[in-house]
Amino acid sequence: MAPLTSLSPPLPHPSPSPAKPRRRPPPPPPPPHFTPSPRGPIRPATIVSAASGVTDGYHSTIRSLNSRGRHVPRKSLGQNYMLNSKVNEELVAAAGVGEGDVVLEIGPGTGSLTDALLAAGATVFAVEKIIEEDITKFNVHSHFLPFLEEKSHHSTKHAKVVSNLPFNISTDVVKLLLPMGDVFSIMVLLLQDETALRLADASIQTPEYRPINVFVNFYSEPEYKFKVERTNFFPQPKVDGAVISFKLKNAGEYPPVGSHKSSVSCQCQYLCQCSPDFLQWLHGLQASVATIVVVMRHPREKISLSSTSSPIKTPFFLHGPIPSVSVAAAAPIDLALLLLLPPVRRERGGRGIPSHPLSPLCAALSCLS
Ligand SMILES: C[S@@+](CC[C@H](N)C(=O)[O-])C[C@H]1O[C@@H](n2cnc3c(N)ncnc32)[C@H](O)[C@@H]1O
Repeated sequence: MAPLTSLSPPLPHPSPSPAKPRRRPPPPPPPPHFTPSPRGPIRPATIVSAASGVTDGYHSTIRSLNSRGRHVPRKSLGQNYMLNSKVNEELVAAAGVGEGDVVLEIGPGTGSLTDALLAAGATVFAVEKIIEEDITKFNVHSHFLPFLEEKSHHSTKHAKVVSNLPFNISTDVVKLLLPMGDVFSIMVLLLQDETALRLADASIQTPEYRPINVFVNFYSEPEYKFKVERTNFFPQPKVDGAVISFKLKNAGEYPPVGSHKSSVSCQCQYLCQCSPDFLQWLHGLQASVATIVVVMRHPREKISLSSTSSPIKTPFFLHGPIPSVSVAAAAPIDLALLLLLPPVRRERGGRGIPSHPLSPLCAALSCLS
């Protein structure tokens, strides 16, 4: 792993010599400004105006890439480099990075964002795939914590995560780092706009609400910040980007979530409604379900449930708020809702589980199947 304390980010290795010489993509035109997203119910908290440092970031990134001979950005690694230094500065500002902060940067690439972090006074710990470091296999506690403890000047000893992330690993990174409120206080990511909008959506009333939203809202407070147009990247991706921040909750801020093979207790704040045909729907589902833990709702008391291989007979449910549900789980636990399912036959074009008006619960079932 690569702790960086000076302006010397890791550089991409030249690609291995291909059979036919690859042509380097022509340098792109300087990027225009990036703008807030016009989409969805989420409004950007910050609107970034005209970029004074556009040409600086543009020229230094192109120079850096050109200096690497035949380096051709690799699509499989999401190597869409940032050309606009103003975007980097806004990423740093969104995370509130300042003197003495310790930052985990994922994918420093040419180092343009690293420069901005260092300029803000941070100590940066970078993880870059092209020098054999893969964030999805990264062990934060054994590799990063000792570094944080050594470098942190704050008594709280919380680090920050800032990254212009390869779009294809964004969900993996979110799943890996969000439950680490004991290590990180905030995570600010530049992601695909579509993904950022989806992750920041906190409303279970929308059809877009997915299991990942349950996860994100359980462990953090997400906020869509601003849109970054695709023209700010080189090579230019087919989609726009956006910056999203996740304020991580400390473990004390959410109900205890047991790790593997344990009992857990969790707030059912995301299961807020139930329709009369839900039970019927669930019975229909059992034909293809070997093991299922059902989270039930009850107005007054905690309900203990366990996994069962027999069809569910327990009638359930309810109206009104549920204080909590505890579940005894016999299998690894991924999520607060703890619904365990074997693979369910996927319908063509479907999500594996028939849709139902109780969409958050359906989503959770789908997530854990
Ligand atoms: C979108 S580029 C960002 C580069 C640079 N930070 C910038 O803003 O221009 C993503 C970077 O992440 C690196 N990367 C891709 N997959 C990775 C992984 N699994 N772990 C760590 N880094 C990865 C790529 O090599 C690339 O340098």
